[in-house]
Amino acid sequence: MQLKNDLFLRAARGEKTERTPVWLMRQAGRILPEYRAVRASLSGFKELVETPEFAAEVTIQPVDLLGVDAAIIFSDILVVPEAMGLTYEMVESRGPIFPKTVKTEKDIDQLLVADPEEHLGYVLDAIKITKKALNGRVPLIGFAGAPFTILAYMIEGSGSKTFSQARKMLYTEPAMAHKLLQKITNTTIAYLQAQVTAGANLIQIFDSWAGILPPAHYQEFSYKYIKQICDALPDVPVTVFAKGAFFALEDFGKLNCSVIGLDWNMNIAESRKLVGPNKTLQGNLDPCALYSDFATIRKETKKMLEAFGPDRHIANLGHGVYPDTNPDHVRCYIDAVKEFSAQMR
Ligand SMILES: Cc1c2[nH]c(c1CCC(=O)O)Cc1[nH]c(c(CCC(=O)O)c1C)Cc1[nH]c(c(CCC(=O)O)c1C)Cc1[nH]c(c(C)c1CCC(=O)O)C2
Repeated sequence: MQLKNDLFLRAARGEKTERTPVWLMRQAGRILPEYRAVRASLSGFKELVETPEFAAEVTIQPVDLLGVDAAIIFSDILVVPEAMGLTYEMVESRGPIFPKTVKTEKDIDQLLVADPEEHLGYVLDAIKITKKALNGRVPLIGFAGAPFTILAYMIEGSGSKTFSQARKMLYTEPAMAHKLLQKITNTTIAYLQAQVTAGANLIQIFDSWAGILPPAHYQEFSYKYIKQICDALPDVPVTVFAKGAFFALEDFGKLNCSVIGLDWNMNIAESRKLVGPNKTLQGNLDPCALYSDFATIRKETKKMLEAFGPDRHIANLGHGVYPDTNPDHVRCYIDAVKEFSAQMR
């Protein structure tokens, strides 16, 4: 179907646009009262993720309520370890917990390379329902976690400041780590290809814990697998967002992908030099800037847009929007991107 608003896809491909497209990581979620209302009517986060009609509804809310230029399918990166055999629980105000973790080689052998239709059909159904309901208004982003970030949760069993158990494995059991990473990668490739078949217009890979690795480990245990994923998705634009991996930007410039996400620590001009001219950059306002008053949000937004320039940029935050952000401040950011970026042309 012909998209009515294809700014985001055109910018991803490096084409000129009338203004800079904008969306927010974690836009489908806790900042909107309308999301919390749907969530409160259900038993919890997992029921929402696993019920395609509800997942589609909250995916579309930010398009209607915030005016973003793309929707991102409501799901979680943790559905992949679950499909492979490690179920997760989402504990209110604590985050995810895995009752069973990976400790031995036998644990890895017992994990499945999941079949997307059989084990993740609810996400594919949510994508199909969302596409129909969006009716071409904006493109739909599919996503998965990068293999290293998924490994980190599988080993650690929860979030962590240091992920020291996961990092320890890279030193003490590197062959085991590679075996697990390859299994996660194989599952992720099949899953992302199925998302594209179901209707996702672009794929984003979230390497949320990239920044905890030393550069050499990043090359060996993360980049290598992200490269396999990019190479397996030749027909769709791919965004790689590796939080904290400033040391890998030059290598990201060589990936077979269209967009590189920047977090708010990354210097925009230096990142452009490292990545090179052939990728679109996405980001990177500090999510905390949205706690300030409207005048400050507008000023910071203008500064960010000027640093990126009008071409090959998709506006976003430097990480997911924080849950206690006032939606009116999010709208101020989105409107400011639209206004200033049109004037810059
Ligand atoms: C690391 C990570 C996870 N999940 C995700 C990442 C990568 C992005 C990032 O780095 O922020 C990705 C994710 N999680 C969610 C989305 C939905 C789409 C979107 O709006 O971007 C996406 C893209 C929904 C969610 N995933 C989660 C919520 C909040 C739970 C709720 O509504 O009760 C939502 C809306 C829960 C979740 N899920 C995860 C954690 C650590 C938590 C708890 C902390 C938190 O709330 O952020 C794992």
